[in-house]
Amino acid sequence: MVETSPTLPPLRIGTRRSNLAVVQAEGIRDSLKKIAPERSYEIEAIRTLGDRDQLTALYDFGAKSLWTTELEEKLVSGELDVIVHCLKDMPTTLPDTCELAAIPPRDDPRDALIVKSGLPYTSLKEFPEGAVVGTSSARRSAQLRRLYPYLRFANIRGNVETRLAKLDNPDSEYTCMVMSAAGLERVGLKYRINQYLRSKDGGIFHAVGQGALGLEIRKGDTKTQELLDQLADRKSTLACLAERSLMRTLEGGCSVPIGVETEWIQSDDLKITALVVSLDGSESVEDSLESKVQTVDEATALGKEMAARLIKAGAEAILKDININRPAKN
Ligand SMILES: NCc1[nH]cc(CCC(=O)O)c1CC(=O)O
Repeated sequence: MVETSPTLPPLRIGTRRSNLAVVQAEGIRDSLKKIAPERSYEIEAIRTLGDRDQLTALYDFGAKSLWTTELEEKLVSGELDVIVHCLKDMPTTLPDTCELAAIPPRDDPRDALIVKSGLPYTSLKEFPEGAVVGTSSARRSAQLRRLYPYLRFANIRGNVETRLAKLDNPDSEYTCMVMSAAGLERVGLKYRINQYLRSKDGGIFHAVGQGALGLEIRKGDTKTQELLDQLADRKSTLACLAERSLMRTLEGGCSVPIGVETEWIQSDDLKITALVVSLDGSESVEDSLESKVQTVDEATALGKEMAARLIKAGAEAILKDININRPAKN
């Protein structure tokens, strides 16, 4: 006999409206369909402040939660049940009414170099003096200035496809741009990557949480939490929580120059390496730390300890200087 159970309402999945964001939300929906095929799913894609304002340099937005506020309002009011975010766009402190429910398996966290089509270069070190790097990320430009002081930098905003079109436009000033490898891969543009950048090659530390998704729910929504638990990846979660704890302790917003790398050494030892760099690249502190991480508390403690070490090495002066020079925005 077929048991009749009350039909659950569709699970409403919210996301930003860019192609990348929608692809990510569809990926989560497809994974959920496999886990809970009896449920139905709806995706609602919303234009956020960060999507609407393409002119303000990212850096000038300050600490404002560019990509999350409108979505969180709908989550709290019950219009949405879960938001699929790029974890790196999620502030490290969420509103009291919301919580980070799960981090699925992380994709490639590295930054990637893309050269303007038709130019002969394939890596950063080949660029001539004055070559223009398109990026709106202070973390990226500061780190590149440190290593390649003869390069120039120009803002480039918009979604992945828009930025690529701006780069390739023969009339644009850009020689290359830097974007996240995961973002490019998800929208089928992996073939445009000319060089993967990491601390040991290209000299770039990625952003906190880069390459991972964050699934946000209403606080206390245990039903949705239980469903999303099945998508969570333990190692990705612990590594990302350590990175976010570092960022929270240093009180950096999403665009201050804090770079990080985390790596699992053996099965339960997490190594974290992090860097804070001044906007012009002239000053930087870098350190690394390794410890056993099996719980969320241990991951959080590792991030905090990493921050404490960077502060001891002079990070506070660099960050303070950046905050003083940041234009006031509300
Ligand atoms: N700040 C923009 C942003 N936020 C998340 C991604 C891509 C996905 C990710 O890196 O996690 C991107 C694009 C980029 O940085 O190139």
